[in-house]
Amino acid sequence: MIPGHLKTPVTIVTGFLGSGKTTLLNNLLSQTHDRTLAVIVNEFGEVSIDAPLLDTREQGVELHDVHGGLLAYGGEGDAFARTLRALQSRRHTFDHVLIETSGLAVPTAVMVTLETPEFAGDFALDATLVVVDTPLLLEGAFQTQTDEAAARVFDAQLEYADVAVLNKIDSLDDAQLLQAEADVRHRAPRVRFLELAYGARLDTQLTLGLNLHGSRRSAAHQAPVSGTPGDLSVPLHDHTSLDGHSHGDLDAHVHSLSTHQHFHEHDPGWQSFRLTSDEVQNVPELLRTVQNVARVFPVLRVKGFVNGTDGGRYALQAVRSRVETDPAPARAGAPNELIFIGYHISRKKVTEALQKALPQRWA
Ligand SMILES: Nc1nc2c(ncn2[C@@H]2O[C@H](COP(=O)(O)OP(=O)(O)OP(=O)(O)O)[C@@H](O)[C@H]2O)c(=O)[nH]1
Repeated sequence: MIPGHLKTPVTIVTGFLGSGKTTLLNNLLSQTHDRTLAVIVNEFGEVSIDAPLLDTREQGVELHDVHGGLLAYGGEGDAFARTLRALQSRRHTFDHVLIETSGLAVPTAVMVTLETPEFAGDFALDATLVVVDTPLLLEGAFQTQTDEAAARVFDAQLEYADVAVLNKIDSLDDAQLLQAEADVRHRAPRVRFLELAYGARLDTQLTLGLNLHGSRRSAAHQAPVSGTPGDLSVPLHDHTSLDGHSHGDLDAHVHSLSTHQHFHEHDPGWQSFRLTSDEVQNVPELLRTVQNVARVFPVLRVKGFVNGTDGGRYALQAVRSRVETDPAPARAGAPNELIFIGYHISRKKVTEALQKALPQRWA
């Protein structure tokens, strides 16, 4: 490294399928007019849905879509290293790199890549955030007894996070928030800060430039801030006593990082497939059908775009059986497409269920 050479900060945003990573990033991008950002998005599955969902019309945002697998060492991971290499050669053109990992990835692959001699002189991990679907956490959806595969991924993501972001908390009361905090603390004592995100909104001050892996702690986190629902985002407590999770701590992790390997990423039980239809859809009927599919089959996430009978195009999102649609930009000739993600899900059975419930053909 050249003396005085400033490293470009990198923030990793991780979190289980559907926890709100893309929504949180979109909200961040709308607030970051004072800096230019390079955003890298990685998805589990054959097709990228997150990239079109990210609003990159904001000035000063460039998007890089590393799709077709998970960020991992070697193999698929090369795509990430390639992207980072391309950014490295012109890193003076942006201020910060934001990486959204897939909902089934842990941040270790990215952390290790950043630590390699090729990148360590130019990029510095700023912080790793894990976005938590708080209602699902409180429902016990990440308990080993309830769903071992989901619990494994969830705990591995928490293990390497600096900041846990409790999301989807709009309708939760203080007792529930404290219960969620206690659960996260219990599972991940090394998490340094807990922040509350109302409607997937976090103040950039509490998100970017935290320098949790550098020599200096962020001023934003120096003083305790009491958490009052209604604030945009605040740490529930100041966790200075847990100061061990610094850059040095990553070093301490390294032996476990390399042995940890991304066991769940290679767990063939996690599967995804894409179904398409050429016909316009009765959107409410499709919503009900997707909801039933998610109740009957082990489908944890559905996302995609559909064309409604009213001529509109919609983004369809399901996290387990909670399904919603939002208007999406029109795209002439674009098909209806839905990505289904789950543990040991059967493409055949899901397709049959759609065929049975809907007059439109899905395949
Ligand atoms: N009620 C509520 N819904 C939210 C919140 N944040 C996200 N959502 C919804 O949750 C769904 C999933 O949000 P995304 O931001 O796409 O989640 P993600 O983590 O990027 O999903 P994957 O990349 O598939 O893992 C969408 O329907 C969002 O509108 C929130 O704070 N409150």
